[in-house]
Amino acid sequence: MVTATLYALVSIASATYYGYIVEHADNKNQALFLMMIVMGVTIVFLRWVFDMINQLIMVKFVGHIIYTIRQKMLQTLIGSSVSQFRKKPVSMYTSNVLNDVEMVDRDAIEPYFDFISQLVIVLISSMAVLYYQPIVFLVILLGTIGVFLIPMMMSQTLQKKQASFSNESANLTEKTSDILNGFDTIKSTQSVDEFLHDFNKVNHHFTRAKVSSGKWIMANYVTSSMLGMMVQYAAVLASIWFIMNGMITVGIMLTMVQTMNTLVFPLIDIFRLIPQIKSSKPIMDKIESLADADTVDVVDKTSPLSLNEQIKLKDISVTLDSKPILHDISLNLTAHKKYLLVGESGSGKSTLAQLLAGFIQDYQGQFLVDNQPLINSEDLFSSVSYVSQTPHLFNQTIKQNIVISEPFSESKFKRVLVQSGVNQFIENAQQLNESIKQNGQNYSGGQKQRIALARGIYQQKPMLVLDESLSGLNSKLSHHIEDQLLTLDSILVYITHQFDMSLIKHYDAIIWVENGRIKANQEPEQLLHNPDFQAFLDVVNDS
Ligand SMILES: Nc1ncnc2c1ncn2[C@@H]1O[C@H](COP(=O)(O)OP(=O)(O)OP(=O)(O)O)[C@@H](O)[C@H]1O
Repeated sequence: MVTATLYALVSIASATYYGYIVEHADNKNQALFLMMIVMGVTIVFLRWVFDMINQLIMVKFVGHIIYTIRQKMLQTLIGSSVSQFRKKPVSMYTSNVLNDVEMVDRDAIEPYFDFISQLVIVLISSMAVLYYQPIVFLVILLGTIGVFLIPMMMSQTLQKKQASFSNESANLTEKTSDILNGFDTIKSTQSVDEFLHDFNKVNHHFTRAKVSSGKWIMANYVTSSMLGMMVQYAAVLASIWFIMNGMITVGIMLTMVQTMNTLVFPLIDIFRLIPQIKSSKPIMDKIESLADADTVDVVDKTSPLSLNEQIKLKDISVTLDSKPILHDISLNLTAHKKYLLVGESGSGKSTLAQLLAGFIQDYQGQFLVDNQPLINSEDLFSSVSYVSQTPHLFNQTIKQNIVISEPFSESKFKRVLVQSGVNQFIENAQQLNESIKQNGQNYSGGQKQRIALARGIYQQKPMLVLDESLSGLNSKLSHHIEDQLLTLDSILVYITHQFDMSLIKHYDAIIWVENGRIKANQEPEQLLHNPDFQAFLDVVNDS
């Protein structure tokens, strides 16, 4: 505001200067002429300095605001509960953090700063015009109030257009990431045309929304310019009338016309900026709700659990998206013991694994940890390592992917590399410090699984839950790793479809799930004699 005020004052000085030189042009005074040159250069320089400072402050301020908004959004998103986060696709969040913030930057934050400095300039210039000729000021004021209403009427429509643009932009991000992630499938199924057609449809909707909102922004801008010009002409005509009636001099008129430039053009900007800023409201609200920890179900740093003895589930049922998945699950998992979790595809193993790992908040029944009721499912994160069926590798080094935020220990790290089988494909120590490409593109499926497994082991939590973590490995390698897993100190819950009959007896129990219920939970020796289980094994081994 200070620099905008200074800028306005220098602009008025510049206008006064014009009037002054016109008034004194025929004085033939050399000294006055030299002084005018010095004054002119000084005014131009000062105007440049204040304009520059004004713009620089704005750029820096806006940059800081955008940085903080994105920071807060990501903080809130990552901090949100699993169930809250899973309500929307990841690409939607990506679009919110990238596109919507960009849009708000362009259509609300920068314009807002612009608006403030233009308003300061308008106020100061108004005072100057008021000083020179109150009636001309009145003409400008009345004209301004009259024409102000028209752009304001556009703001409602602009809001709708901007909201639709934001939604289409999220759809476009989602579609693009979906198609690019499916690159291999699209190639191998030779379905480029179909997916391009799909993409074109979404792209078309996006472009239509963009053009439509752009049209309204332009209409708003052009109308504002026209209205501003009308006000200016009215004021100039009023000034001429005053000259014709001998009430002001030509010098004063020139000063006023110049001052009006610093009044009318900022006014045009204000006409344009108000509806533009208002139109961003729906997107700003969306961003605010994503960045505001109070409106999102944010999980504070969870309270660490002590899991020293056992996890006990009593009659637990889980329903996801209105579909009952697990029914009356009762289960004891005791410290250090090893469990094999088996069942047909779709029987509910992964859901049970996610429940045990703290990813499912909504369940009926009792969940006890060391005989204490579990209050917040996410408290389990401190005691359970979970390696999902489709683990994610970050765009970091293998070492960083394994250690994540745990303190680094060389001896532990080396041990984990052996236990997970990562050491078998690492050619030299340097490779561990090389960045892996996006989601491990430069590693095979089995290698990625082993890195994710190493991460799970390295976290060294009291319980390790593995969802088909060795499915991509040959039987010799998976035998070697499974053997290592059985020596770990933690509780192990291992989901698999591939049974290594030479190791199966080393498990303390096999938990057999069928249609979301526990069909059997017995020591391997016992269960292996069960004809139904033998039949199940035959089916699984044949498939
Ligand atoms: N978020 C969800 N919403 C609705 N249904 C779900 C959801 N997640 C899983 N399901 C359903 O729950 C059932 C069990 O799925 P789950 O992934 O637990 O099975 P699984 O035994 O691990 O299968 P697989 O061996 O094929 O991985 C399936 O019918 C699946 O469609």
